[in-house]
Amino acid sequence: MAVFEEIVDENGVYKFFYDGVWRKSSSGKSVTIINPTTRKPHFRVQACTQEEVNKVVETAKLAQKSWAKTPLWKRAELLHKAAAILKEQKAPIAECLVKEIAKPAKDAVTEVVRSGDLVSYCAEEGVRILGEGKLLVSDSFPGNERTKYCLTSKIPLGVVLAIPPFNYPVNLAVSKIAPALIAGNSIVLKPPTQGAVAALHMVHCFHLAGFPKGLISCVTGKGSEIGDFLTMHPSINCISFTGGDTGISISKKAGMIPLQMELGGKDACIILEDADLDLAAANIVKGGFSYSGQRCTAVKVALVMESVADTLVEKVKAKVAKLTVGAPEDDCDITPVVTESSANFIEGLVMDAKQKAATFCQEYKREGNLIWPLLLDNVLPDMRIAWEEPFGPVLPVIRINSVEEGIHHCNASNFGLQGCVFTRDINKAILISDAMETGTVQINSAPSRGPDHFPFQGLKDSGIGSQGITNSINMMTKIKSTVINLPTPSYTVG
Ligand SMILES: NC(=O)c1ccc[n+]([C@@H]2O[C@H](COP(=O)([O-])OP(=O)(O)OC[C@H]3O[C@@H](n4cnc5c(N)ncnc54)[C@H](O)[C@@H]3O)[C@@H](O)[C@H]2O)c1
Repeated sequence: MAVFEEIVDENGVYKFFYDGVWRKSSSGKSVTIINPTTRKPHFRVQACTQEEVNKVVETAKLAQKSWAKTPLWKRAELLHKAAAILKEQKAPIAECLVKEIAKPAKDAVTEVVRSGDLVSYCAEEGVRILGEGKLLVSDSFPGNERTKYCLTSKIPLGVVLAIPPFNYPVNLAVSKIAPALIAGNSIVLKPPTQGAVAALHMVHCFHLAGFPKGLISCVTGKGSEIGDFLTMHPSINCISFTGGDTGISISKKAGMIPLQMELGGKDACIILEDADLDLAAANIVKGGFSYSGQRCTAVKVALVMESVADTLVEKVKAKVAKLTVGAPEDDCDITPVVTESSANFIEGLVMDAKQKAATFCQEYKREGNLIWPLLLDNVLPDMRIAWEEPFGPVLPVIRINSVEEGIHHCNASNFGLQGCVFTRDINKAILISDAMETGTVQINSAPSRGPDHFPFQGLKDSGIGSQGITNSINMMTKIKSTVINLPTPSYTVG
């Protein structure tokens, strides 16, 4: 497409972006992106060098200084422009998502539109919350007269490094980029390999909106070559990361800078005896199998009261049988998982459950990266699938005999992202919500991130900090105080 002509070189390798220009890496090397459906090379991106990362970060540092002095309304105006272009270009970007990460065609379009909406909302929220500060007076603290007026405002951090995961490479990139920019920071984006080309298209939309040179950069390459170099770079002032355990090692290595970490989950769904079982079954299937289970907030274990387990399992089975399985281009419900190694990992969990005698509600079936949806009943705590995140279309059911047993399983996990409970008794639901050690509990609905302005956070190994538009903007700022000192208390006149 003509709009995106300049982002690709004459050999069909996608360029990286900094200082307002699309460039080829001096490495002369590229990283290949395999289409999960065909398992054949589909795209190539630049393998950037450490010297290039240095240049990118230093340019971002310079650009941030003048961006911080750009009026807030102008920053918002540019974000609104970028959001509009992103939505206009939803078709080519969605097409990349289909080819790179096998996202079903309709969901791919939804991701881009949702991203545009997020950017606009962020611009609006930014002008409100960054335009306000606080006034404190000294005489509220013992021993003080009213001689000091403290004005607090929010100032940017500097250069924000954004690292999104493969499953939402556009949405989870803009959820970092937009708050960073509205708050006056510059951005260095390191997209995931699978999803990099969609992310590069998205960055071009920001470029077309007219942001100043150097403010937004995007480097691509092997995590092993530039990952640590980027996350430990002394000129990076904040890291916003979404992904798996990599985030734990980044947190240990990063310097004294604010971190926003959105990591893995093992979201539990507790189903009580009085639950609306049709509602629960519909949510378990949607929550467990949308995008083939490759969602941080997928239902990853169902904890069902024994007395309703047979009925619920039958209802879930009936719905699983209706899921379509095939290519993302055909908008199937279940599409190939992102890589062959992912598929192998999922298969390992399935084989372990088989060996330990879980009940297979469907036959296990796999062709290449495509794994048919699988419900495993009578899963026991000694099975890996009871604890590990498959990130695939496999859902374990653990039968429980008390609410306490369900809460205990949920809280014994290293993860604490979200959880959900199905019951008609709101009092019980609140008690369970309080007892579950997770960042969010959904009552009578599957876990999910969003709407994007809701706070979203994980406890334990599921993350550091809280995101959601308002929280992300606040997280990407620092408080600055200016104190006006008066020679006499201000209430002595008159
Ligand atoms: N909590 C959330 O909001 C949330 C949302 C989506 C996905 N996730 C989690 O993400 C995981 C799946 O995504 P993934 O497979 O892309 O995760 P991942 O941890 O493998 O990769 C995430 C990102 O880190 C990059 N990376 C890899 N090594 C790096 C290094 N040494 N330094 C810097 N960056 C490096 C990758 O290229 C990618 O961009 C799952 O565990 C899922 O639960 C969490």
